[in-house]
Amino acid sequence: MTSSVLPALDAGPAGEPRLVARTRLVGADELPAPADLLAQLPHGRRPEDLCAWVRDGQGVVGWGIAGRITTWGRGRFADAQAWWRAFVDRLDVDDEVGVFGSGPLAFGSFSYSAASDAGSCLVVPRVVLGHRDGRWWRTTLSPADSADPGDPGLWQGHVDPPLDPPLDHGEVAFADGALSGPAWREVVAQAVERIGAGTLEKVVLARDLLAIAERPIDPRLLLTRLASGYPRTWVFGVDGMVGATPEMLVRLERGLVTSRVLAGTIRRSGDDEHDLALAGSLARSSKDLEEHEYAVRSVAESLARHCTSMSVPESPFVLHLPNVMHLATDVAGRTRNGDTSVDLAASLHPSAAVCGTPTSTADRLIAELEGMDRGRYAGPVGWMDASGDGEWAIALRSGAMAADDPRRMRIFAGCGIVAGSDPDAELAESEAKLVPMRDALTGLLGA
Ligand SMILES: C=C(O[C@@H]1C=C(C(=O)O)C=C[C@H]1O)C(=O)O
Repeated sequence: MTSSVLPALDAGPAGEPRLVARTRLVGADELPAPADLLAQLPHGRRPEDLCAWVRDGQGVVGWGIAGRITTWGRGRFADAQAWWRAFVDRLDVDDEVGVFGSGPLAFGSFSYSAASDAGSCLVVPRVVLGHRDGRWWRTTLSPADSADPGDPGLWQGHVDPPLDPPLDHGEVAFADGALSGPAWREVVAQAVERIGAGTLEKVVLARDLLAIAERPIDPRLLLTRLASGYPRTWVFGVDGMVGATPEMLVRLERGLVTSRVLAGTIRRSGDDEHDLALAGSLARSSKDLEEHEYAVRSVAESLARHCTSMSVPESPFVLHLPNVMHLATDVAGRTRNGDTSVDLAASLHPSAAVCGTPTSTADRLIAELEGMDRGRYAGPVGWMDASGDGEWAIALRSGAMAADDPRRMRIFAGCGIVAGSDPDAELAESEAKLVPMRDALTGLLGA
């Protein structure tokens, strides 16, 4: 089942008015380069009007809606992609920059489960501002018969410092989501039993918390805080789904595909020397290495079907984040055919990093034990260009803004459970994984 919301630029079926996507370098002449990508997101927009994808200060941000589709069910990836292809067919692309991320873009966020009530969506912003390797560019979408829209209402891209800093939402209270911490711990214990009984090898169980703020939450504030506290993660905002994920499901650029697989986690102590010792014990932990191996295998097997050559490192490295450390493996390959980044994401999802092994058994156990709809948490989130190249991460360390109440948000965290898992340790790990969103909401992560 699919439905498309009538887009602001009157993008109807094929044959409707054509649009021009103009990409120009910023930083010359009348448009001096801004200092901070996220600070350019305009004030006063609804969360669904803002798109962001930033890592280490680089990436793309967008606002305004030139087109948008919501999809559901098993066909959610294919339907979204078919819609984007038809949209691109109506575009005259005038891209003077020609880098990864220039030209017209669609940002997207897909539900974890085909059975989810939460729609998956693609959003095509009217304005995109990009920054990579010292270059800044701007892409605007406008009706073909109009002049280049230097429209000040749409473009505030050279204001530094920004005129409209993000709004503060005041105090935040947290409440249990589907399960309380202790109830979730029991569910983990049940999963360990099932694994012990030989039903499956690994399952990833997640939990949620409800955050309630005094005033409406401005996604720009969360994005800015996450980017300052977690610069090595991909900080994203798509249609009210906001987070800072360390896990790249798939990146496709001119046939080169890469994926960063994470699984196996240890909390940081706050003491650098002790953390180094912890990193060493993580790299030697047979429980974590086993959990990691399942995740790498699931990604490598899926990618192998799409690639002519692949490189899968034999052992993982330890990725250090401010709150936790993970076992990490970067897989790379060359694609065989015309697969787009969304085709690859659809094929890789759900990897054993967020589901388990075997996939179908783990998926059923998740539905039975978690007691919640994950929505778009743990689903692919990212962007793609007109050719289908793009980046899709897994929406972890994230939260979903409530569509009907801008003061509310559901935040999520999950843990891979294997035979050797200890429910108390998993509960503590889930708390550590909630830290980025909690701190972004409470302001502990200063902007
Ligand atoms: C499911 C999450 O994280 C995943 C689970 C991990 C683990 O169990 O060690 C590590 C990284 C992610 O693949 C999450 O952060 O919510």
